[in-house]
Amino acid sequence: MQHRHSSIRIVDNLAEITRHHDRQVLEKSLLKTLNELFPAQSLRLFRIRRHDLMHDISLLAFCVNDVISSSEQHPKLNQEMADELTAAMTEAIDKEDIVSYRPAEDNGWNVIYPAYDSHGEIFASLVHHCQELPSSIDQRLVHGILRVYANYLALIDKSQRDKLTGLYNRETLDEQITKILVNQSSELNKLMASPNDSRRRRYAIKHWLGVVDIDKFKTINDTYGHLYGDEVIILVARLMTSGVIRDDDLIYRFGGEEFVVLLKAANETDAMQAFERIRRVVAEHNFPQLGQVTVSIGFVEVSAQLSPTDVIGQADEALYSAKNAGRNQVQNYHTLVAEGKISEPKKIASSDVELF
Ligand SMILES: Nc1nc2c(ncn2[C@@H]2O[C@H](COP(=O)(O)OP(=O)(O)OP(=O)(O)O)[C@@H](O)[C@H]2O)c(=O)[nH]1
Repeated sequence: MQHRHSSIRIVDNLAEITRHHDRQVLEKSLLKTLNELFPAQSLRLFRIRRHDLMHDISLLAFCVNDVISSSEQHPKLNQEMADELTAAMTEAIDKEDIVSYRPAEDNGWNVIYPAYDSHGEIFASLVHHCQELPSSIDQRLVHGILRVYANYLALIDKSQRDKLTGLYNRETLDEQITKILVNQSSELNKLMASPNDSRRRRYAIKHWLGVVDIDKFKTINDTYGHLYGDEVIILVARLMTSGVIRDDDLIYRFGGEEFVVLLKAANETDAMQAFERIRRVVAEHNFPQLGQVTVSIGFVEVSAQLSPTDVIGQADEALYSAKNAGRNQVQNYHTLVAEGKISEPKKIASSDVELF
């Protein structure tokens, strides 16, 4: 009977994990489930990216004393603990197996579970800190739940990606912009309430949206055929993701030969430089048969006062201007407005809004 109860609890928890489609919610739900099944002093989920022979490790979410949080609020580990953890994590990744050790700071245990994606690539690692070493059956259970999480994440990822380029698809873009806008509104409120300077700096990072469009693409299609056109789209996508933007910046395939880039930058100059890098990496590439292919880019700051459609619309206006000015260039919507080249959007007075 006892056995059946715990099985039901596990199935219920798995159903709860797979109820969410949002990565961050999913991460927190995974920790909540594991914490409920195996009460721990702490659970930490790390993202792992392989760069050549090195592993880039960053915290995604953690759970301490039943409280689950995202990475920003995480207290920093001291250097000795961080080194110890990194060494053990590397061992688990290399062995492709669970690794446990006694951390120097107390007499408990750290158990490390590596997680692999559908291509067998390491993508995450769970660190379970507990007083007593879990039995091998419990370790297998945690590992099994982590695999369900990895498989489910792979499914979500597939549904969010464009088949031709592997970039995020248009459907996920609106969600992402809405998320940024919602976060911005709440951050703005916190900022207003806080006279603290370091806090102000933390919220100072801005988001920028750029629409990137391949120039004269119709000619490429007409001259070399649609299939070759597709190859060019794939190559441009690859160039844009090949280290010209930061890891946490996002690229979407927006339409045929159009892409959207969402990136973080402190100010207009930094954003302009990032979009310029994208423009340059494409213009400097030697495309088979064609030689040079160029892109035009229009960008705008993602501001809490706008809707996702307005943000994309403004970047699109700047793109239109870049095309008209001769292509192979980057234009900033706000600069164009300031220079009078684009008229500022009309503010709708509340008396103009008809309510049915
Ligand atoms: N190969 C390929 N072509 C596509 C795809 N989607 C759209 N297209 C083609 O892309 C071309 C886009 O051309 P236009 O938007 O007219 O503009 P352009 O020739 O790129 O010129 P500018 O944007 O003004 O520099 C059209 O001929 C579409 O048929 C796709 O997925 N694959």
